[in-house]
Amino acid sequence: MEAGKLIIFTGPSGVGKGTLLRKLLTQHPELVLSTSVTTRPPRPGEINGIDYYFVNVEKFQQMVADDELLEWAEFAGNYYGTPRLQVEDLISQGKWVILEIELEGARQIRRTFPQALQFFILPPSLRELEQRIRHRGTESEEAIAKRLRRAQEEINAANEFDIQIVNDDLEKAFANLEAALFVPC
Ligand SMILES: Nc1nc2c(ncn2[C@@H]2O[C@H](COP(=O)(O)OP(=O)(O)O)[C@@H](O)[C@H]2O)c(=O)[nH]1
Ligand SMILES: Nc1ncnc2c1ncn2[C@@H]1O[C@H](COP(=O)(O)OP(=O)(O)O)[C@@H](O)[C@H]1O
Repeated sequence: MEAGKLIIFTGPSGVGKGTLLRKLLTQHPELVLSTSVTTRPPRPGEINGIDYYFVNVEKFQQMVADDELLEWAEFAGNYYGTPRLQVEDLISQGKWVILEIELEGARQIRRTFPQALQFFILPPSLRELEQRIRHRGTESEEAIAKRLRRAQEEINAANEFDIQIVNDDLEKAFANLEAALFVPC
C-alpha cells in the first residue's frame, strides 16, 4: 500500500482556505479533510461532526490532558485541535489527510511530522483580506478585529512553509495548488 501523506493548510482567516479546500475535495474526493475539535460556537449552517466537533472548554481540556490531540492552539479567544486517532488511522490506511489549521498548530506539526507538506495561503493584500472576512458575514466586529490583528503575524511567517500560494484569482490559485500537490517533487 502507498504511504499516506499529511498536508497542512495555513493562512490568515478569510484568505480563502475553506473555499480552495472545498474545490480541491470536490475534484479529488480521494483526499480527506480532518475534522477539528473547537470550543468556538457553531456558525449558522455549521454541523457538529462535519464542520467541527463543537465541544465545551472542559471537554477540550480533557482531550488535551488525555493526549487525544495531535496539535492544538488558541485562536481569537477559542481553542482548536486535531483529533490524533482519526489522522493516524487514515494515514496508516494510505490516505492523504489535510489539516486546515492556524500557525501555532502548523508549527507543532512541523516538529512532530517533519515530513508533512506545508502550504501557506496568502491574500493579495490586507485590504482585500479584510473585505473578504467582512463580505463572508459570519463574524462579529470583535471577532473580525481579532482575526485581522493576527493576520499580519501569520503572513510574516509564510516563508516557514514549503509552498506559498497567493489566492488572488481563485482559478489561478487553485491551479497552483493542484500543481504543487500532484506533480512529483
Ligand atoms: N491549530 C489549529 N487550528 C485550527 C484547527 N481547526 C481550525 N483551525 C484554525 O483556526 C482558525 C479559525 O477558524 P474558524 O473559527 O473556523 O474561522 P475562519 O478561519 O475565519 O473560517 C483558522 O485559522 C483555522 O485554520 C485545529 O484543529 N488546530
Ligand atoms: N480568490 C478569491 N477571490 C475573491 N473572494 C474569495 C476568493 N477566495 C475566497 N473568497 C471569499 O472570501 C471569503 C473567505 O473565504 P473562506 O474560504 O471562508 O476563508 P478562510 O477559510 O481562509 O477563512 C468567502 O466569502 C469566499 O467566498
